[in-house]
Amino acid sequence: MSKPTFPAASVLGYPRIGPNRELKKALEAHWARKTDEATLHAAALQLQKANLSKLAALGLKPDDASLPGDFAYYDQVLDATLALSALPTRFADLADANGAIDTAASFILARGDESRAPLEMTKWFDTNYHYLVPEIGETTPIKANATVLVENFKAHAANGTTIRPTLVGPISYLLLAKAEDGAAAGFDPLTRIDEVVAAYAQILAELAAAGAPWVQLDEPGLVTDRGAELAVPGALAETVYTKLAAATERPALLVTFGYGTAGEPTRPGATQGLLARAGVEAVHADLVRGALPTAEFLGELAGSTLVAGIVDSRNIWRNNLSASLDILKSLRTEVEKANGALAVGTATSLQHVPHDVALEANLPAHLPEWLAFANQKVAEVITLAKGLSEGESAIAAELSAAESAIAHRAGFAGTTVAAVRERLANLTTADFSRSDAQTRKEAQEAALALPPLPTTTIGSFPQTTEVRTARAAHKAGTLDDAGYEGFLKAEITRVVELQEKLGLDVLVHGEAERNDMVQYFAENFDGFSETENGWVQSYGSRATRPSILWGDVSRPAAFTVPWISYAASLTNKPLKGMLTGPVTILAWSFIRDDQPLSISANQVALALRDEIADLQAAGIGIIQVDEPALRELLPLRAADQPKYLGWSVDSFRLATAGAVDATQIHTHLCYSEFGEIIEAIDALDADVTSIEAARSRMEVTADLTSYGYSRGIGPGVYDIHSPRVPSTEEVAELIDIALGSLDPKALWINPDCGLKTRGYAETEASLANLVSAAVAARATLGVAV
Ligand code: MET
Ligand SMILES: [Zn+2]
Repeated sequence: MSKPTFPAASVLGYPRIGPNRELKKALEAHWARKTDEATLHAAALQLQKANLSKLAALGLKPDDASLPGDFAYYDQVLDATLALSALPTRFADLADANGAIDTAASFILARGDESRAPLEMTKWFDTNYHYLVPEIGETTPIKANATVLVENFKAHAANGTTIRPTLVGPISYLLLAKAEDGAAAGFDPLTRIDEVVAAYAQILAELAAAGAPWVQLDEPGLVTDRGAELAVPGALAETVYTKLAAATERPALLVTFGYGTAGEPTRPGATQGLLARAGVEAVHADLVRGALPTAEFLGELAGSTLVAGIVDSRNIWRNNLSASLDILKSLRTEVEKANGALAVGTATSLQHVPHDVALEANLPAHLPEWLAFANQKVAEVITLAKGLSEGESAIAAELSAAESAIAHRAGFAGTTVAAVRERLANLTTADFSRSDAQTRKEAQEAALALPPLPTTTIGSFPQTTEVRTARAAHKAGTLDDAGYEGFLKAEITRVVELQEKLGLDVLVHGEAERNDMVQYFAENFDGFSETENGWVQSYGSRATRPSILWGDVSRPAAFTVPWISYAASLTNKPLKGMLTGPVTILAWSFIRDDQPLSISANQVALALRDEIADLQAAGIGIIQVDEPALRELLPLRAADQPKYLGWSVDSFRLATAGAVDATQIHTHLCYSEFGEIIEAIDALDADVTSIEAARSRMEVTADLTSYGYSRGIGPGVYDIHSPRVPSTEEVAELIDIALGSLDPKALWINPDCGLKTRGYAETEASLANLVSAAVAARATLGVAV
């Protein structure tokens, strides 16, 4: 029997947040108890219908499973947890008599309640999307619950739309899980695979019974090193999909592999061939981040469809259609030799890009035609599929429009700026190094005269409604420059006075002028632009608006100096200037696809180096360069990591190495497990590193010390993610733990991260306790320091 052919054009998924952040608004109104659950469900259904009709209007067929059914209220991994009824023990009481979890209960898993912490949230592969980590132990229930998926399929079918239900695949689900607290040491969630596969088989059967012709299972876990071990012949991927394919009552299966090359990197296409032979009807390959499947493996397609993920879904650039078409045509030749078919798709779900360029009225004139957001990308997929089936002449207009936009972009004045290029070309190794740490330390001690265990904060102070209102009014033009400056100065004065009152040793200006630690820099650098509606879901109801890096970067004028030096003028204590580092600026922006990221990083570094020189000239003796995203961009494969760490560390050093010995350079890291990048943290060569540590109870301090890190370190002594005020005793305890592995002369006392999401009441109380714990610890150390 021949296999059904997958639709010629499709996308792996679509943004869920809504063009006007409808999902955010519906969720937050419901959580604030302003709407009931029926209203929330109705809003979600309406948003899905609007998205699906948009996709159909763009040209995806509504009746052949071309349309992705990937809606999630909060997160696609949470939805898989719900479909498996896989409730960790601490949430067990939320299950109904069948073990199932309803919407209200699912929000408790996502957000916690008075008595329990939510599921942990962590980065989805190397993206800025965060998923809720499944917690699987030996006895966590695993029981199919297809109701939500089936009801959703039926609701759209009743509307004449055949969606393709989409679920995280069984192997990736368990790879993304962590062992539930209380599981035996070393317990591996993957040991539960047989039960998970049985549940998936049942879900597939129920979807088939409801009439779903295709279901999509996402297996991005197989693009990692661990996944590669599972994707060799005879290993888990083959067993699992042989089992799933063997079921008689099931829809046809599309298995996708976004975010890289599935399986062994040197054998691109091998995993797809393996699954096709196991009986899977359609297999996907990411042709943007992943390698092109080779003819050898395409020959093993066994009559399946290869869905070519040729349209980039992680970035916002217009596709080079003629180059893509050439690739697709050669792939098709190989695929057809194996009796397979070729379909066109995206590299991953489009959830990582904003909805529509047409919603941007205020981009600089040159930019819109270079860009493709989700809707433009859908059109590109459809165009490529049409070109493939009907020939180039059928898409002649689209090919020439893409070609002229790409030529315009390449030749545009700001794309390549001679002065920036020249500055980069003339760099020497000396530009990346400061003098030795000991010399710097002596110069800084003389200049700063700090007490032992100096106390400080990470930079931002609470962003109150007044701050946000004033910034918005200034942007809208209803508050003039003078009025805004007066407002900010008053805010800075308040923050400095508060820090004096609390007795902190190194003060900050509070960052009230910054809407966002990256966007503020993008706004002040040439080469970046900002969108108005370019929202991308970060987690749950939260969305960010990444800036677009499109040209060579430079800094026209000093921009942080006026605020920071104003703050410094108000105090006799040292005032620490705050900047965002090159890697973080790039990680949280849409980046250029026409040059290596390392080059952009050095351009941003030079712009920051100019700002640091100006801060220093204005008398600022301590400058912090934040790199919270250093770990985030770490490549998924170990083999690719050293190169990344090399250029990312270099860019930090280039930004900071212009500082004189007496200027103390700090960095700040958060959001991650640092174990894998300790060596890189040391290589940043910052004089002081503040690092998130409270939740792991100072684990990183011991790791850094045993690595040989010997400069200043400020492990966070309290978690700023909740309004809870830590007691002096708690802070003292963490200081004690840190002192257990550290030279007391190296230890700084600070919170885990910035305070901008906190309120003033808890901030004041927490910082007061931080200071008293530090003062007490200092007394205990006595003259020993
Ligand atoms: C996510 S890291 C934040 C660092 C920044 N300086 C702040 O205090 O907000
Ligand atoms: Zn932070």
